[in-house]
Amino acid sequence: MTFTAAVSGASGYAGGELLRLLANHPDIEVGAITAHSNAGALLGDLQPHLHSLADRVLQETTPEALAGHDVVFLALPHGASAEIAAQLSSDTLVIDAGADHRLQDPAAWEKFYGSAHAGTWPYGLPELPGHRADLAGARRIAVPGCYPTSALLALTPGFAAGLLEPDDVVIVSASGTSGAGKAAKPNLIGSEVMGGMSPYGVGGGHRHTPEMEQGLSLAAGERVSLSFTPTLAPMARGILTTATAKVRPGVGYARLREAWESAYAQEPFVRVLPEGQWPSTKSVLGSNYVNLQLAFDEHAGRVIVSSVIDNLTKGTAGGAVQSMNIALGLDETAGLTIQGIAP
Ligand SMILES: NC(=O)C1=CN([C@@H]2O[C@H](COP(=O)(O)OP(=O)(O)OC[C@H]3O[C@@H](n4cnc5c(N)ncnc54)[C@H](OP(=O)(O)O)[C@@H]3O)[C@@H](O)[C@H]2O)C=CC1
Ligand SMILES: CC(=O)N[C@@H](CCC(=O)OP(=O)(O)O)C(=O)O
Repeated sequence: MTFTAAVSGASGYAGGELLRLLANHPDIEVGAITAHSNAGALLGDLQPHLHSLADRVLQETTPEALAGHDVVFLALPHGASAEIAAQLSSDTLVIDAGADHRLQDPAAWEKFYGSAHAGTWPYGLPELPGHRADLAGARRIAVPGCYPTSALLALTPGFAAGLLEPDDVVIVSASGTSGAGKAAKPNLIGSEVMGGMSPYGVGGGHRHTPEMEQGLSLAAGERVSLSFTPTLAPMARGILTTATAKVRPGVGYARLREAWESAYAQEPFVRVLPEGQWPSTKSVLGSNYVNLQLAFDEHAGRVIVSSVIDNLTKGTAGGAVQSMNIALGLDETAGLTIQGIAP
């Protein structure tokens, strides 16, 4: 059986990556593709890498244009997707790449996004404990933010196994510029980004902090608080996250390693690298894979985990397609086994 899928935000980075994956998906036929200021344009003029869809015309993003498909992907700015989603049939599988339906706590939503909370949907990170069951048969899915994908996959095994202290967690990430979207911004022009790196959202100000705390608290069964600092790196795509947490008394390297290896032993897209190898963003670019490595800093009593993802693939579109596969009862890896493109 073939399912039809509409993609909104198809002129943007997340929408373009969704189309790249869906065009190669054995069970999906790409239906309507929509945009906003670029409505009426040819996809080939905006996303020249999408050869098989180059002749398609972008429609205006309306509920009518998106209706009549089995699956609708929303790859829109925060706040835009909730309004559209509310007008789509409850029988349609709606997958939101934006943040509108990720947070459970309305107060956290209002604090970090400044608008009314639109409600919470099943969270599209199947590797987290219990999440795969929530996604099976779901008709609404919230795709995680790209930084939370990398951070939650880095630390969840330790919290789920009760090995880590909940109040001393530090996460630092470096992201490629595509994480900021395709719209022109002065801080993203080449001369600003190339040749240097700079943090932003420092001091708890980044909106992904509550999303990470939510996921780790669910895994730990108690409130986890953390400090998160993102950094803009001079590359187009990819995220390197380094996450550290204090380990509980008596926990050593062997126990930590066993927790991470057993958590991911059956996961098709998460690889705990052999000891001694540290992950590089290059090795996952264009793929849905997550590579990670851990160490125990005995001096500081901390576990250190480095994870890498492609922000547009596992961090957005790949995670969305993986969640779609589960919701529709397809092979979870369908359309996603493409390898990375390094170097
Ligand atoms: N980039 C990334 O790595 C990640 C992105 N996401 C999320 O995915 C979503 C899309 O991000 P991204 O692709 O990077 O952003 P882009 O800026 O690259 O694309 C935004 C898309 O939304 C459309 N759009 C803009 N304003 C409106 C509006 N008012 N109503 C309807 N459509 C509109 C644009 O159309 P047009 O060009 O025609 O104006 C474009 O197609 C965001 O919610 C983002 O947070 C999530 C994880 C990672
Ligand atoms: C480099 C960069 O700017 N990254 C984006 C995060 C992208 C992402 O995952 O975001 P959403 O929560 O918006 O879906 C940022 O820090 O705002």
